[in-house]
Amino acid sequence: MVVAGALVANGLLLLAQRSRPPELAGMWELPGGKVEPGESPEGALERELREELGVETVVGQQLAGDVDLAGGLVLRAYRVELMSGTPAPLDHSDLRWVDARGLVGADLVDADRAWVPELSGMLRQPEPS
Ligand SMILES: Nc1nc2c([nH]c(=O)n2[C@H]2C[C@H](O)[C@@H](COP(=O)(O)OP(=O)(O)OP(=O)(O)O)O2)c(=O)[nH]1
Repeated sequence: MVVAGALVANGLLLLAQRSRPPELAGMWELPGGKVEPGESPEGALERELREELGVETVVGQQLAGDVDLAGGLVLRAYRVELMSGTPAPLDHSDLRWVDARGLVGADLVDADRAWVPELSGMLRQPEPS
């Protein structure tokens, strides 16, 4: 299983830009990674976010719908609360905080697209013009 975190603060969602593999490099994802043997999904996500972003988090509710990845892996996303630290791109090319419009316009990895409607609803909406 692969676990990914939706970190929302002040109506903005943290997206991380993949640096590898070549076919995914440059695309944006929810930070996370593979669950190791003996770990719970929540424990794995807290470890991954500590390693990749340098932050302490508490994992909350699952987003709706697990996603099947190539190779038989399953991708699951959770809401995540930031407890301490400021996210830094320790394992990614870049980080970006997006509102609903930024999320819809982001070059997301395909597997994460199903969560866009649910995530958009948690985010700041663009000002009417
Ligand atoms: N972390 C993460 N991986 C995703 C997402 N969407 C998606 O298809 N993936 C895929 C890309 C990778 O094939 C796999 C996770 O790999 P990873 O590289 O993030 O995990 P990791 O740090 O534990 O793995 P590794 O590179 O050390 O082997 O899941 C997502 O939103 N977040």
